Amino acid sequence: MKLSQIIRKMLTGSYWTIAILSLLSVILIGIAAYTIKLTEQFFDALTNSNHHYSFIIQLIVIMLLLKLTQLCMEQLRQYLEQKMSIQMNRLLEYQLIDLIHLKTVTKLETPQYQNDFNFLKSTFFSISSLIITFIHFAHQIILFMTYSIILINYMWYIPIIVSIYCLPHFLNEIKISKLNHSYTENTSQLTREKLMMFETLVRPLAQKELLIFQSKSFFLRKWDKVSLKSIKWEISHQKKIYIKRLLFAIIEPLGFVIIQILLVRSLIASELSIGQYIAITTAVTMLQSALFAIGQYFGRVKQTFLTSRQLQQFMEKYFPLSLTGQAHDRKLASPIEEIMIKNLTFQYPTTNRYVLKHINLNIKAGHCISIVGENGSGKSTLGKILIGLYDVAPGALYINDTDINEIDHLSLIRQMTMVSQDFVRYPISLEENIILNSPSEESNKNLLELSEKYPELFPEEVSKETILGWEFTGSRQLSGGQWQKIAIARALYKNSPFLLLDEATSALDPETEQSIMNSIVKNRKRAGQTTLFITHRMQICQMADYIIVLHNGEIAESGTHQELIQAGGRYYRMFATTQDNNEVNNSGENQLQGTVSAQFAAQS
Ligand SMILES: Nc1ncnc2c1ncn2[C@@H]1O[C@H](COP(=O)(O)OP(=O)(O)OP(=O)(O)O)[C@@H](O)[C@H]1O
Repeated sequence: MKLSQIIRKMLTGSYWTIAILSLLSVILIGIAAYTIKLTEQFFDALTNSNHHYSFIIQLIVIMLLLKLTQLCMEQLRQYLEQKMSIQMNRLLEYQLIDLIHLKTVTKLETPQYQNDFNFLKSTFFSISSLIITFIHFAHQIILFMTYSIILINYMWYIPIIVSIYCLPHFLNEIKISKLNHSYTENTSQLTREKLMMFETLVRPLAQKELLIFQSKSFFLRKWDKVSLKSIKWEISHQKKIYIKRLLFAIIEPLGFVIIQILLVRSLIASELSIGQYIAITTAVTMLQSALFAIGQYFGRVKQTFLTSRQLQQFMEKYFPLSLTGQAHDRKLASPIEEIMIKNLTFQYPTTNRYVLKHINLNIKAGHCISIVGENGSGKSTLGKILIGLYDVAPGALYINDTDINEIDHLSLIRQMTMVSQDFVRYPISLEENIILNSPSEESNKNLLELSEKYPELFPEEVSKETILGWEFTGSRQLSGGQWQKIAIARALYKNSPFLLLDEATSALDPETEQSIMNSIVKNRKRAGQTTLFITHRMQICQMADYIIVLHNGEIAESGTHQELIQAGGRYYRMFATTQDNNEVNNSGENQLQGTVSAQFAAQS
C-alpha cells in the first residue's frame, strides 16, 4: 500500500468539496487583498481635510459587507473541511484495517510490533488532513504572493526584508514538525504503557480483581509513575519547541522595527500617506503570518511523507507478502494427506532460547493425535507451527510433501482450524459467532446439521439470534464453559481437514468433555479428517491414536496409550498421578480407572 494509492482513494468522491474549497480560498484571498486597498482609502479619506462623509460611510459599509462575507465563507470552509475530514477518517480506518493482511503471527506477538503499530496508528490519521493541508498550503502561498505584489507596488524592498527576517522562523517550523514526528515515535511504548495502566484501572472487567485483591492503589502507583514520566517527557518536548520558537520570534520584532523606521521616514518625507502607511503595516503583518503558516503547513506535509515512508517500512517488515504469497507459491488444492516435521528447531523472535528442539513428526490424515507435557514444554507452540501460524525455516515442515514456505498460505489456512486457549468472544449473535458471516439459507442448514451432530455444544436456553456477552443492551452472557462450546462449534462449523484443539475443553465438565471429544474424534475419523489435541486431562488422551509427550521443547516419548503406559516413563507417571487423584475423588467408582489400575498392576 502506497501513500499515492491511499490519497487516490481518499480523493474519490471528494472532488466537488475540494473544488468548492479551492474556490472559497480564491475568493477569501481576493477579499483580503481588497481590504488592504479599502483600508488605505478609508484612512486617507479620514485624514483628508476635505473629507466626504458619504464616501467614508460608503467605505465602512463595503468593509462591513466584506467582513460578513469573509466570516460566512470561513464558516462554510470550516464546515466543508470538517465534513471531508470525517469522511476521510472513515476511509483511513478502512485502509488501516485492510493493510493488516498477515501470513503468520510470528513477528506480531512482539512488543516491537505493538510499538510500531501504535506509532503508525497515531500518525496514520494525519494523512486525512493532507488534502486540506495542501489546500491551506496553496492558499497561504497565493496569499503570500498577493501581499508581496501589493507591497511591491508601495515599496519594492519591503517583501524582501520581511522574507529575510521571517526565514529562520519559517525553517524552524519545518524542523519542529520533524521533531514532533520523532517524539511520537520515541514515546510509542510509553504511551501504550500509560494507556494500559489506565485501562487496568477503569476497565469494567478489571474491577473484580481490583476489588478482591485490593490492588487499586498498587496499579494507581504504577499508572502514576508512568504518567508522570510521560508528562515529564511531554513537557520537556514542549519546552524545547517553545524555546526554539522564542529564539526565532525575537528576530521578528527587530525586523518589524526596521520596516517601521523605513515607513515613518517615508511618511515624514511625505512619500507615503497615512492610509498607505496603515495599509502597508497591515499587509506586512499579513505577509508575516502567511509565511509562518507556509512553514507550518510545509512541515505537516513533510510529516505526512515521513509517515508514508514509515508505512512502507512497516509493511515490508511485518507484511512482506500478502496472504496469497508469491506467484510461484503452490496452491494446496488437495486435502491435507500428511504433515511431516523434520528436525524442527524453533525460537520466538523475542527470546534467545529454543522453545522446540529437534522435533521429528509424521501426521497422517484421519488420525487423532494428542500432545501432552508440563506447562511451558512447547505444546501450543508446536500446535501453532503445525497449522502454519508461525514461520519455520525451509526444510522443517512439509505439507503433502511440499515445504510449507512454498505453499500459498491462503490455500493452507483454508484447510486448518484451531480452538485456542485465548479464543475470541465476539459480542455478536450466537449463530454469527459460529458461522462468522451473515446468516443465509446455507448456513442455517449447516448449523442445523452441526447442532444435530453435537447437541451438547448449543446452550438450550439461548436462541441463535441472541447477542452474546454483556457489552450491548439485550445481550446475554454465557458461562466460561458455554463460551468454550461456542468456540468449538465455530471450529467444527469450518469443517476443515486439520483441527487443532489447544486445551479447548478445559472449561467443560468431565462428562460433557468426554462426550464432546468422543463425538469429535469419531466423526472426524470417519470423515478422514485429522485432529490434534493438546490437553492436561490424561483421561481423554486415550482417545488419540498416537500420543506425543513433550518435555523442555523435545519429544520425550511417543506412542499409543498402551505403549506409553507399558513403557512406564513420563506419560505413565503423568497418567498415574491423575488416576491417583481420581481414585481419591471418586472412591474407585470409575470404570476407566479400574482398567488403568489393572494396567498399572500389570506394569509393576
Ligand atoms: N509469543 C511468545 N513469545 C515468546 N515466548 C513465548 C511465546 N509464547 C510462548 N513462549 C514461550 O515458549 C515456551 C513454550 O510455550 P507454550 O505456550 O508452547 O507451552 P505449553 O506447553 O503450551 O504450555 P501450557 O501447558 O502452559 O499451555 C514457554 O517457555 C513460553 O514462555
